Amino acid sequence: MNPEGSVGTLVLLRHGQSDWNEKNLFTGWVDVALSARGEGEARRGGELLADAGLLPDVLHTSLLRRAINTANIALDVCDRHWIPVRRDWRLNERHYGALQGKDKKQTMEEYGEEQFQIWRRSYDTPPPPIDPDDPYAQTGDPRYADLGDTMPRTECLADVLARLLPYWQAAVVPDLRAGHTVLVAAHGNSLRAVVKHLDGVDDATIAGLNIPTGIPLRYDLETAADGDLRPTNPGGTYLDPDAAKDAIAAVANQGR
Ligand SMILES: O=C(O)[C@H](O)COP(=O)(O)O
Repeated sequence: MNPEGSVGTLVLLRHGQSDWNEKNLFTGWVDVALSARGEGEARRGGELLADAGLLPDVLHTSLLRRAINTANIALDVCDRHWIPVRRDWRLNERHYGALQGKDKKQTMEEYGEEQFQIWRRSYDTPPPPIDPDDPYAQTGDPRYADLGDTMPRTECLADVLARLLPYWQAAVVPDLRAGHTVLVAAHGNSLRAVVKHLDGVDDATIAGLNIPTGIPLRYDLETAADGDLRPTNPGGTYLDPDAAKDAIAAVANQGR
């Protein structure tokens, strides 16, 4: 526990490279595995946590195996495999709608760079919705049974923020206020939503913000005058800043 008045430390971890990141396919809610490189990135993430002495004592993940397995591997490496965990669909990747399963380069060639970037990075324009009969739709998936008709068929980043925030406030913030070191293992776009919220990034600027796979991003937090949690290190601190710089550029250039 931290001293009275201070709050815990947040560690954001995007899953390691997945099989579909490797193939350059839009993934969203499709539950693909980590690639061999992604498993290596997760191990390296665990080493970075251990080297920094940043040992999580609670874990939050999405319901997707690339985030779950990244956390398991990283926590095993830093000997924290035993900590309590909560998983929630609200931390899932952004639902990529009808783009799920499509090749990013081919999509850019077919629709042009402007439309491609609007679908990927605009704050409030979602891709076309997925057909419930599409092989990459999540129709009938038992993990989403409780959602019924409210299960997303596509999402923009604004939609992700709207569905993530209730979980954030109800589950993650109380762990931080209790002084814990909180690991959130999630996805490129769900973590962009977290960063937008924490750093107060405006709707235009968030389009240019990319999160690399497998590199822990540390946020030190305090309680602001309005009662909200606010980073004392705005933008957070990557535990391997050089690797993060290259990896961020690689994410930004996907499709080219
Ligand atoms: O869902 C996906 O395809 C990726 O995890 C994130 O992709 P993006 O960087 O193209 O949004």
